[in-house]
Amino acid sequence: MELLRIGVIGTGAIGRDHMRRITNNLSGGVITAVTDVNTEAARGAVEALGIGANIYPDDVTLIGSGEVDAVLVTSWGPAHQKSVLAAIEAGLPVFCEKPLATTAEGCKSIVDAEVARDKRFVQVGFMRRYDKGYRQLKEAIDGGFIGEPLMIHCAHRNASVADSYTTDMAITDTLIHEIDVLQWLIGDEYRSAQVSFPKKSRNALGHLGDPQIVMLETAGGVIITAEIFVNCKFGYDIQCEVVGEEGLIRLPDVSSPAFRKGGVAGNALLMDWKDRFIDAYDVEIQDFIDNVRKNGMPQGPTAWDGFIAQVTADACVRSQQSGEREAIELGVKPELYSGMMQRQV
Ligand SMILES: NC(=O)c1ccc[n+]([C@@H]2O[C@H](COP(=O)([O-])OP(=O)(O)OC[C@H]3O[C@@H](n4cnc5c(N)ncnc54)[C@H](O)[C@@H]3O)[C@@H](O)[C@H]2O)c1
Ligand SMILES: O[C@H]1[C@H](O)[C@@H](O)[C@H](O)[C@@H](O)[C@H]1O
Repeated sequence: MELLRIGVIGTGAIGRDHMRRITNNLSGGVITAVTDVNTEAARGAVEALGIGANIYPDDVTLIGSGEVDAVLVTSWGPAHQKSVLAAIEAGLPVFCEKPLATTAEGCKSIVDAEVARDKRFVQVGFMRRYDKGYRQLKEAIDGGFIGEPLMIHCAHRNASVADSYTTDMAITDTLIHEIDVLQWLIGDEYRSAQVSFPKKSRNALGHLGDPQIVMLETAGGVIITAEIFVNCKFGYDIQCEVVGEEGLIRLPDVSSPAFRKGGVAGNALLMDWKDRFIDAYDVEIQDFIDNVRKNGMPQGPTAWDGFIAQVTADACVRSQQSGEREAIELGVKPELYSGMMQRQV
């Protein structure tokens, strides 16, 4: 196949980042079309890269232009569902950043659209499955290295967040990555969620509950505790430790040179999420391009995974308000997605 012609819907932070990697780092794809509700942002993104992509007034026109073989949806979360459904309707493979949609019903409508066509079109941007460290954990767990997993302790810390960040976003924007990657890691399904609020940090704005502790329980009885702390100040810090019957295994920290200076010995920490998973983003987008070119459809995290994440996030947000343990019910997994846990990354 010729180069995969890609249209980008949403040219903000991550949209531009993916455009840069497709143009400069990856192979097999070319950006031929872009759109953004802010036309200047779209123009700026194209000019900054010096590429010849055409700028379209909206997602539907871009999708119907005949200039694209696949679509990247990197707009704001609330706009994802409409663009993804339009791409499926047009028969185009689509990579969609998280969240797939901002409601479980929205995610389900995308699942239903794929099931109706009996074909996968969608890959959701859960890039941690492509991270080397998480893959090493999965390989060890699948190989029985720590025996049956019993507990997982993790932390997702951001140095700071924008003023617009709200308490529910700790779940829908931040924990969503753990929600996806942990069920993939241990091959289990969530059954319940409960959220608690420890003493509030003085560094969090008045409206924001920060930090938070989330407890997730799986069908197999594994208990997961996740600390979400988005004003931790000291850096961007992702921790994950899986405790099994025979041992435990921990996600490696990103390596950085050890230093000794001014009476201190240490290692510098990353401050920005963009740097922490930079290699994983490269691998996930390359995987999307390669599978679409080879098989006409993606193989990465599915629309059903996007649905699982949203249903689980909804239960966590309910628990933020009720303080209670909230049930997670997914219903029956459609045949289209069965057996994918083993095949996909
Ligand atoms: N996988 C990850 O680690 C990761 C990291 C960052 C962001 N994200 C996700 O990516 C998405 C974008 O995040 P961001 O940080 O780039 O946000 P951003 O605000 O920087 O960019 C969003 C862009 O989308 C545009 N937009 C909004 N509605 C649109 C529409 N209907 N059509 C076309 N363009 C539209 C905006 O004008 C803006 O330029 C979010 O859903 C976010 O959760 C994922
Ligand atoms: O959109 C970002 C991104 O998903 C990061 O990976 C996460 O750490 C941030 O909390 C979130 O705001």
